[in-house]
Amino acid sequence: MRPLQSLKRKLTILFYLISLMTVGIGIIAVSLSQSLKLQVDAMVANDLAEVRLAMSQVRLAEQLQTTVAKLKNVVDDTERSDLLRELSAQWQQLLNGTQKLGSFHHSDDQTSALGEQAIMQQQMLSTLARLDEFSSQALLSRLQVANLIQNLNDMQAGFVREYRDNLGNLDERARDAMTQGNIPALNSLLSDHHINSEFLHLGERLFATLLRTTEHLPPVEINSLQRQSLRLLREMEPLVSQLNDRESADNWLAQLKHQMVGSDNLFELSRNQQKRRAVAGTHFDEHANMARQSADFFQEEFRQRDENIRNASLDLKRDAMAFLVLIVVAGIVYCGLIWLTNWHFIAKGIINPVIATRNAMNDIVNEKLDTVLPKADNLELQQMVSSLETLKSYAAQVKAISEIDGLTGIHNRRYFDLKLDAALARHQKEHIHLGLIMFDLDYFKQFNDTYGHLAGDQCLKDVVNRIKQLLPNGNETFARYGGEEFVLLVQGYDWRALRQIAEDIRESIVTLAIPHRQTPQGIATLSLGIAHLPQDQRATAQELIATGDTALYRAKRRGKNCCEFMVVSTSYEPKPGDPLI
Ligand SMILES: Nc1nc2c(ncn2[C@@H]2O[C@H](COP(=O)(O)OP(=O)(O)OP(=O)(O)O)[C@@H](O)[C@H]2O)c(=O)[nH]1
Repeated sequence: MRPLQSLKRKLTILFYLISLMTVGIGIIAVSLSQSLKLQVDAMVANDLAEVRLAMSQVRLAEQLQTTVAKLKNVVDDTERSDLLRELSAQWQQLLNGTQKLGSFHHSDDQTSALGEQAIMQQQMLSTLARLDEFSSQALLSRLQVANLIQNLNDMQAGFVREYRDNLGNLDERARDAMTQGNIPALNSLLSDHHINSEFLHLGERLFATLLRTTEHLPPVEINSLQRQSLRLLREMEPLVSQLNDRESADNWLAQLKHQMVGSDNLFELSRNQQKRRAVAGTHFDEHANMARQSADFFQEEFRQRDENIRNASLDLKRDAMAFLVLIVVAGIVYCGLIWLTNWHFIAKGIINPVIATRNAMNDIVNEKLDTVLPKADNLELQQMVSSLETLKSYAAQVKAISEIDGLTGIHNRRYFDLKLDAALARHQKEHIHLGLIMFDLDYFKQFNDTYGHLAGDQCLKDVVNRIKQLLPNGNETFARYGGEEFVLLVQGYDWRALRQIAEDIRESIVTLAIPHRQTPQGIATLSLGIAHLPQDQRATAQELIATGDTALYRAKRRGKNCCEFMVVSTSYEPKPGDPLI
């Protein structure tokens, strides 16, 4: 059997258990909320900062593309220098942003991709000096060509004006010759007009061919234009000798030839411009491509980080839900423990056993000594129950002592009175016969006087022992009523059986033959009074005892050593066969 444990110890353990549980739940709740807070902080501090940075990198890369595009078409050297500085600052800013983005915690793949971006941006920064040089040369060539073209435009305007004026003069003079009818002069003027017109036409075609170099044609076409120009120039040369103003025409052709075949002729410059433009353009394209690639890269970075934030917020939601579930489960376990404390330890372990113990104590106080004492599963209450057991045993002993006659060992009058009340109650309820036989020894004073009190005591004991042997079934109450007077209470016997019992008792004492010199018979005898309470009759205890007493008195008066029968209550109507009162 398991040894009993102290309730105090159990409650102390439970208290510590609940306290531990409370502290445990508290620690879990605090650490979970702290972890949630850290996740939120990390999201705000890292992820959101990364998203913002990736977004600003995208914008920066787009601005770089715009700057490169502007640089490609710049026509002013100051503006070119400003744009180059701006380009350098933008690449540097993009590089700084890339390095900062790399400082955040990433996967190996992301870190290596950001490293490649940084290397590429550093390369772009290192090529800026060459870009400066090439763009400067391209711009210089462009300006040179532009100057030549400007001169050419001015020349073209002067040429056209001069020869149109010439043609106008010739027209006027031809009209005068025609008016005067000077046919030879008219013919000469018409011939001059034709030559001038031809010269003007070829000159205009030549200027137009030269000016086509502004169209940024490839070198092959520039060569072709150069050949066409030279052809037109050669076609114009023979006409010079036929023109009136040969000096001016030679001058125009010399100027034009200088543009076409000199050291810095228009075609050479155009070809140079194209080459430098192409070289610078390659570098610009490289920067533009890299800027576009950076924009795409950081756009992807932005998308990934945005997705990370969305995943992190989903994780947060899941964690928050898990936190809630944990708190609810902990709350249920906590309530369960509190319920267990109340029910198992307080209600079942303390209150119920205390109530059962109190009921048992009440039973003992009310002399119900057959009450079953409660069982307790803790040390303190078990000790209480054990003490109560001892008390119950003492109470039983006291009760026995208080109900037993010390001399004869049979019940005393106190006990008899209790039993008489119970028997009357049963009689009323179940309508059974109730009989009371009162008897005492005849001439007992003389017996004491003759044989002494000790012999008198022994005589009483012998008489009691003899009568006990006669009792029909043990359900009777046999008591010493007082002095040498006894009483026997029997239930369920009619008047005949009652009389028979009384007669048997009387005879048994005669048979016992206790010597008594002072009686007529020479032996101790009994006188008996029988009181019968029929089934349908009602009476009090006093009436029943008084009737028994009267019957005994009558037996004494009749001469002793006899039985007298009486029915309780004077209003009783005897039935045929009933004994005479
Ligand atoms: N030895 C002894 N005598 C007792 C005891 N109790 C009562 N007596 C005696 O019993 C006697 C009763 O005397 P009485 O009442 O005159 O009765 P009696 O002498 O028997 O007379 P009758 O009943 O009329 O025959 C008294 O002398 C008591 O002292 C007892 O416990 N022991």
